[in-house]
Formats: sequence, C-alpha cells, structure tokens
Amino acid sequence: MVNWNNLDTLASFQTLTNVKEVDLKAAMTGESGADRVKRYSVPMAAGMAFNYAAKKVDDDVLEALAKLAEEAQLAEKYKELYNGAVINTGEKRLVLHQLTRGQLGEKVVADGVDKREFYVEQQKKFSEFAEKVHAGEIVNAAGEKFTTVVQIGIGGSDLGPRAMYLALENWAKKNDTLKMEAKFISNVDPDDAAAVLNSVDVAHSIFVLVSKSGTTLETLTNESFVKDALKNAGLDPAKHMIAVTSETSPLAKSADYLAAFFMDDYIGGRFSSTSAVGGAVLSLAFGPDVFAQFLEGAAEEDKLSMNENILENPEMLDALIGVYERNILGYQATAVLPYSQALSRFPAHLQQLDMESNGKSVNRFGEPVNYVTGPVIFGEPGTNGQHSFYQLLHQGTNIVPLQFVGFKNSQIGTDVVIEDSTSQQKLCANVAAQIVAFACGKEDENSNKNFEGGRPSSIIIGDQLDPKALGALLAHFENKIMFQGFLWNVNSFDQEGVQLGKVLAKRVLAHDTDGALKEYSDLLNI
Ligand SMILES: O=P(O)(O)OC[C@H]1O[C@H](O)[C@H](O)[C@@H](O)[C@@H]1O
Repeated sequence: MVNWNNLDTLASFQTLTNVKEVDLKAAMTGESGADRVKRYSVPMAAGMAFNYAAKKVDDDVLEALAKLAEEAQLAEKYKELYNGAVINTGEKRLVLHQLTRGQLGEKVVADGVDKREFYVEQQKKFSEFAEKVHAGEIVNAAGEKFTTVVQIGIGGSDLGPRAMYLALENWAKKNDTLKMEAKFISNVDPDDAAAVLNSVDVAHSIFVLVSKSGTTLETLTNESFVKDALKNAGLDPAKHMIAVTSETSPLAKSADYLAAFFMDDYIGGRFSSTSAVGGAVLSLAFGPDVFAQFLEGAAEEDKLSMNENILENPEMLDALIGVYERNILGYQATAVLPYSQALSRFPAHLQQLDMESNGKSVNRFGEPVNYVTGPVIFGEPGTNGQHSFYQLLHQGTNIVPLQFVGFKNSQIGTDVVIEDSTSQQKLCANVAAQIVAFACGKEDENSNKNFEGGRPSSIIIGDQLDPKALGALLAHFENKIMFQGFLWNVNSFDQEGVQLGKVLAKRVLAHDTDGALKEYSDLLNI
C-alpha cells in the first residue's frame, strides 16, 4: 500500500531540514576532496557513473536522504507505476514509457491488450519498414531509394527524437551506420518548414508526421506545408509520408500515409523517445539495430532505478539531492552542461522533460502545495557555455546546481595535438577544472576577482557517447524527474499549463478578442 503524502508532512523531511549543511569548499579541498571523488560515485548502465562528490552531501545528509526515500516510498511508487497503476491522476492514465524498453514487473494489460506486446509489435513494424526502405523495397514513385527522413512534430514529438538523432549522427557516420540523414520541422514559423524543405531533395525524402494527439496546430499546419511542397514538385504526398500517432487520434484513421505506427495515451509526449515517436525516425536514420542498443541502455538504467538502496540507484539519489537543494538549500535552477557537442540539444529536451513534468503548484489531488517544486532548467554544451553564462554561475548572487556530463573519448576520433594535449583532453580538462573551481573557489584580495566557491555540481562520466550510453542517459533523467515528482507529490505526467495559451491563440486567429489581447493582435498585424 503506498501513501501519497506531501513532502512537508514527512517526518524524514523535517529531520533533513535539521541536518548540518556541508561546507562544500572545505569538503572538496585537499585529501578530503580526493576521497570524496573516489567514494561518492554510483555505477550506471553502459559503464557510466554518476559522481556526486561535489554536491553538498556527506554521510549524514545521505543517511537522511535514504530515510526520506524510504518514507516517501520511492521504490514502491516506481513499482506501482511499472506494474500499471493510474499514476497520471490528472488524466486518469497509466504511465508506461518504461515498457517500450523492457518488462520491469508484472504483465500490464490495459484496454484488453498486453501493453508490452503492443509496444514490441510496433517496434517490429517500424523496424521492418525501415529495413525495407534501406533495402530499396519501399521506394519513391520513380522507383528510386529514399535518402532523407524529415520528422514533422513539436514538443515531445520533436525535442527528444531530435536530441537523440544529433547525439548519434556522427557516431553513426563513423561506424558506417548512417542510413539516412534526418531533418526536423517543428515551429509554426513558416521559415522553419521552408528552410528545411529548401535543404532537402523532396523527391527522395520520407516525411514522418508525429503527433500523439493528432490535433497539434503547429504540426498539422506543417503537414499541409509539406504536402503543398510535395504537390508542387509533382509528387504524391501519400507516397512520401508516414504517421506516428496514438490509436485514438484523428490521424490514426487517415489513409493518407504510406504507413502508420502507434503509441498510446499511456506514454507522455516528453517520455516518448523510446516509443515509435523516436523509434521510426531513429530506425530510418541509423537502422533498427542501433535503435535496439539505445533501448537496451535505457532498459538497464530502468532496472538500476528499481534499487531500494539510494547509493546503488543513481536516479533516486540524483532526485533526492535535487529536492534537498531545491527545498532546503533554496536553489531555484539547475544547469545541464554536457561536455559533448553531440548533446547540443539535450538540454533543450531536458527543459521540456523536467519543467513540463514538475512545473506544478498543486499536488496529485489538486490541492496547493506549500513548498517549491520543479527548478528552472537550462544549459548549453561545454566548453561553449564557459564563454557565455558561466560568469553568473561562478560569481552571481544565485547559486545554481550544475549537472555535468562528460565522456573520455570523442565520437569521430579525429583529433589534433596542440601544446602537448589533444582537443579531447582539453575538453575533459575543462570539465574537471570547472567542478573544482565551482566547489573550491579562489580567494583574492580584489573582491572582483574573488571566487566564493561552495557551488555544487555532479557529473555523469562515460567512455563514449554511443547508442547504449545515450539510452542510459535519457532514462536517467526520465527516472530522476519521476522520483522528484513522487517526492513533491505532484502528477509529473500531465501538462495543463500549456492549454491557456493555445485557447487564446485560437481566439486571436478567430478575431474574437478584446482588451489587451486585441491590442496585441493589432500590434502584431494579425
Ligand atoms: O505529439 P502532440 O500530441 O502533437 O503534442 C506535442 C506537444 O504539444 C503539447 O502542447 C504538449 O505541451 C507537449 O507535451 C506535447 O509533446
């Protein structure tokens, strides 16, 4: 029996407020720092590790966090979720994205269907489709092979798949498994679709229309935009488009597509990268085997998330430390800083994943909570960010916890030695330097040059960003966010906060406006 209680009603949370705050600067200086770096590390899937030495934790804080995990029943709640409980209370839905990559618990039957079987069946369908396209069995009207895949979708139907594609594009080129180049159209800004269409050979392109609901204005508009371009080029859109949607959506009934692959209402858009939403485009781009490795990495990480011992569960530990930082230390934001150019859009994906999930002010029963919930998430790859916003991170008045990600090896392997080090070594040297600089600071008589230190960070370290590591990385953040939602007692799986803007935009387009809305409409010439 699980109890869904607000964070501030838990005795272990009250205890945590009384645990002495760690002096990070002292803890990370000298031998004590070296010892922490060795000790405060949890193995992850794909040979990666979550290192939290530079977080404001010590054995006392960790003990208090373990009690909180226990009292908040985090492991039990995860179990409820993967065994098919109605965790998404707002929409009265199950939450099953983990089932797209493995069977963690009992068989989940919903609407009379074994859900694991359903997801596997869809995987088989899009894998076979991709193989036929690669083999030249599915071709364009002129009998020629398709060379490019263009995904049309927005939000969860864009950010995750796009970030994953970019993360593996160079790895796939290097490993000779880039089957098709992928492009993405998301914004309703006509310049987005026009620019992508100008950059591809439409006659040899397959367009993947992705919309879980099948009703998203931007995506339907861009579908028409693309169909128009295909018709103008003398092509039949039905021979160039496939759809990924939920079975209940209006798109599911249409015969306008070469093929259709399905997800369902039990997978939230932002959690859909491992479903057909990411699967179709990634299998077309890299081949089904690569997508399978990606799923394998995610499945292994999902299993680690089952661990009741927080010191062996990187997601639960990361979540607990995050809540400690947010609700007790009072930090408002979290920066995601991958030292990997391939992860250039990963922070953008995490913005949706985290902020759309936990940006809530009421608990899962609709009652206001008396504490802060999800942090503001932002980020950029390092070292680029260092030359941009790190000034505020080092010396600003806000302390922003940092989530670094780094890999020992590059993906392409081409490198140069300048002044006795490779570029990869320079990249890794920078992330090591930043962690210590943030934690330990540097005293200077000139206050302008003084670094206070005491600024916490963690790092996920891997050998190389390959499909398995990427799957594990994705699952890490998905599960961390899930555990934080459990701690805050919010429903992390709906997103009512995006509705109001959509309704008002419709009114503007229908010229049904007054007051400020009318004035803005006039200013923008609508
Ligand atoms: O996949 P779709 O149904 O087209 O939804 C696309 C996106 O739009 C919505 O506004 C939601 O905020 C997102 O969670 C969702 O991922």
